[in-house]
Amino acid sequence: MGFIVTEGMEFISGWGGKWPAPAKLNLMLRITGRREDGYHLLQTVFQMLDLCDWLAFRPVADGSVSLLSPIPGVPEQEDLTVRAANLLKLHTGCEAGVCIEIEKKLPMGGGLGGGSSDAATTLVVLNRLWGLRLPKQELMALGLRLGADVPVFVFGHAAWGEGVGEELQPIMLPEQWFVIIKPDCHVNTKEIFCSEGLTRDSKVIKMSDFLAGEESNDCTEEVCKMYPRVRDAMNALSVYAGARLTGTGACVFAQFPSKEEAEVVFQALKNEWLVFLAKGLNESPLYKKLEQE
Ligand SMILES: C[C@@](CO)(OP(=O)(O)O)[C@H](O)COP(=O)(O)OP(=O)(O)OC[C@H]1O[C@@H](n2ccc(N)nc2=O)[C@H](O)[C@@H]1O
Ligand SMILES: Nc1ncnc2c1ncn2[C@@H]1O[C@H](COP(=O)(O)OP(=O)(O)O)[C@@H](O)[C@H]1O
Repeated sequence: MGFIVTEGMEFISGWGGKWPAPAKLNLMLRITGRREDGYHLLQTVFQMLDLCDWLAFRPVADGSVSLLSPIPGVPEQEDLTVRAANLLKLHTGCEAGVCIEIEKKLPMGGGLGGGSSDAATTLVVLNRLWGLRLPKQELMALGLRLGADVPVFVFGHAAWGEGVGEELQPIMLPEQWFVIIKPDCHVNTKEIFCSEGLTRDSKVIKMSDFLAGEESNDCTEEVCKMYPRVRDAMNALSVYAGARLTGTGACVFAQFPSKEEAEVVFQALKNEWLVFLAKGLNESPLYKKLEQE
């Protein structure tokens, strides 16, 4: 069941070839309060991974936005890539159209931010393809309307995040290797944020506290209580290294200084769990590719 990151396969010949939509991990997640609209105030650290969905964009003449093959279980018009493209059209009055192909590699509902990253890649690439020239800050604000995790992928760099995750400062982190287990359950983000027992009053800390080792995730206890398979995955990974939850789960991860050390753990777990081996990145591969265009 293991999954080693490989390059995406060639598929449709869209504009610029295929574009990466990287996963993220929350290396820490503190809930420090709640806004009047119910959204939670967070302190978090995002790092991208070299594990990506791949998207292709083919211009179409009739002004429509469509998917070549919708993701099973996600209606076409609700897909975050379609919503991102339509939002960009509405915001700018752009009359161009696009057909989008998604090569889905990231597990859904795992806290790796795949849907949000797909949306961000769509905003960034269509901004270029359609010649819209919106500044990054404006794209991030548009992205926030699609989900709290979208801005960091538009930002495109490892980040210290506050607010609901949209107040971002770049951070340089060691680019370590991660073993990530995706337990066979789908954690509902909203359900976790609504749960009574959730810690919502963590002390506000500084970036230096995180760098000194403060790496907790305030959702861990509630998620493990509500989803026993997440607890099982934490226990399985804890045999080898410190296991942490990303976002509201369901994925749990452990970090290793070298690929070799991570590989040993990956091999030990891969028969029993859906497990990924990935490298942490400070710079999003999306912007690396954009620079090459
Ligand atoms: C917790 C985080 C941390 O990175 O990640 P995930 O575990 O989802 O990846 C994110 O903030 C999730 O972002 P995202 O997955 O985009 O969530 P959204 O669609 O914006 O929100 C889903 C629901 O969660 C609640 N929500 C979300 C974010 C937040 N800061 N406070 C909240 O209370 C709201 O009830 C909202 O309706
Ligand atoms: N392009 C997309 N990829 C993944 N999920 C999508 C997409 N568009 C809409 N969704 C919806 O968003 C939900 C959350 O997806 P995802 O970002 O993968 O999880 P998470 O936020 O936990 O990392 C999915 O269960 C799905 O219903």
